[in-house]
Amino acid sequence: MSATMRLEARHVSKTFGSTTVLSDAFLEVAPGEIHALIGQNGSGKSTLVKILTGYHIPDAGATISVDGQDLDLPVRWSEAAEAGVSVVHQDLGLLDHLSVSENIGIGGFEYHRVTRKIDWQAQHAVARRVLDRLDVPVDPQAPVGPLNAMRRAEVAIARALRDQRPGEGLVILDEATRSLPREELHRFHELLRKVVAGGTSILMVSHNLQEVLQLADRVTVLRDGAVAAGGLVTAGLTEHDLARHMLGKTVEAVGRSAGWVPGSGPAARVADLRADGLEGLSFEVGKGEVVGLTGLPGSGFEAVAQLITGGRRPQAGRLFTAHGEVDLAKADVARCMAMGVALVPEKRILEGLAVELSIRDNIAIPSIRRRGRPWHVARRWQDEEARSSIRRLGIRTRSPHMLVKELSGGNQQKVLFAKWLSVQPDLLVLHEPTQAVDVGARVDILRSVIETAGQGVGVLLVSIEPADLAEVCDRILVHGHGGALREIRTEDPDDVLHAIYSESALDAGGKTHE
Ligand SMILES: Nc1ncnc2c1ncn2[C@@H]1O[C@H](COP(=O)(O)OP(=O)(O)OP(=O)(O)O)[C@@H](O)[C@H]1O
Repeated sequence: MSATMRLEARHVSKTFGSTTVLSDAFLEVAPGEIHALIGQNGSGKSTLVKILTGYHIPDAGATISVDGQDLDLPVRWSEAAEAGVSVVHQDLGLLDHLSVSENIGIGGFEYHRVTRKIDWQAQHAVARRVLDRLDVPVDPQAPVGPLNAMRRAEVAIARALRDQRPGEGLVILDEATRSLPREELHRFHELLRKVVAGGTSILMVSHNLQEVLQLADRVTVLRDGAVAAGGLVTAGLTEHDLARHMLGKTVEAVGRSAGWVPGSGPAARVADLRADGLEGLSFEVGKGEVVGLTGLPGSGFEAVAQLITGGRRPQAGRLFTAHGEVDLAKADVARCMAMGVALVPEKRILEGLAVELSIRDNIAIPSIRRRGRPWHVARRWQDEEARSSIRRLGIRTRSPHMLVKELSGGNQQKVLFAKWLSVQPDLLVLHEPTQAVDVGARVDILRSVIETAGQGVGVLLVSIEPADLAEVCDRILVHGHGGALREIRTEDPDDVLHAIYSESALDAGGKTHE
């Protein structure tokens, strides 16, 4: 390892108002290494990255250098970029209506020397050069909109490398692999290995400990805003080791539900649901039962969460609960809520939370609607509900009055979950509830799923996480290519993976019981 670090950050602290969220943190990334930055939700990862990229101003005393050259603080993005730092965000930041070449050019277009207009020929050449360097077989003039997840990720990486000379620079990946289907991950990992093989460095922020161990050379762990382990070599470490550093304790198992009692009756029944990729799905969720719904990513089952809760209209489908029957092809969210059906959607900010409001107000919103006019809802009830949710789900916050936008991403996910738990619906539909949450929060959320079911609520868990499904579901419905549902009962994640990918699941002509 070279003595001069690609990135060296020391004594980095950050205080918001009276709260210190980062305390004397440090980070060293060597040339040509993949370095992971991990930590619980709210541990300070994003804050540290935002200081490195100039979004946040650090408290006095910090130093940040790239290749031995100190950057002026606060960091100016242009100076960091000049030094070779680039970022790929979780959503990849691509504009669908523009071409590959235009997307690669954003933030650094080539201008014609005389006309001062964008020099498209030069622009395509720049795009072509960086795509070739990465062996990405995509036409620079192709529109980005129709590209699949893997190609999009490749274009985002190409943009990050656009201005870097081979062998130099640092690419920060902020949960950038989250949008990639599992079967594509290894190809993306190969691409990243190719990037670092030439000497460029990668700093990856990730919650996926398995991925961190597979990919990263070293890892820095943040806990409560301080470095719990700095630059640990990953070779020989296990996921448990990483989790222990993150939480300061070992992770407990989720534990199984007290058991759904067969014969307690259905909480909800869906009949003949038809939409793209779904050719007449019918299934039932019992009272107190946790049912998983999974399948090959992109096979259409993911839409079920929205289709049965009024978020999207199917071509056909009927929903039955104790409150009656509804034609899903004509229903909206309000109608489905009146049927006692609630959804915790996948994309928390856009679809589920009022980020300008406090934690307490967000948790109270659905109950306000249900119980009538806002002034009929006692403030005291809201406070108690919010405090109990904060305790139960381990939401890391100073108070229930903190605005949701000030919470870390994973803690926002927990607020969204708390909001719908407080309603006590007949059927609670959860779409990828543990996405972007840390290992401790995952256990908190899955335990709450079990507790909720224990109160008689039917839970439908729509997910591609085999471990989550195996850990909490009484039954798992696997959606095959033929559109049929195959039912399995297992506590082993490998069985779930096998069922998703096995030929029998793909060819299943009808419902099979194992
Ligand atoms: N603008 C802000 N005002 C007040 N507090 C903030 C602000 N931004 C972040 N925080 C607090 O800083 C702490 C660290 O947040 P940060 O987003 O860095 O965590 P994280 O490790 O990236 O979490 P996650 O994995 O959930 O994204 C959190 O407790 C958060 O509430």
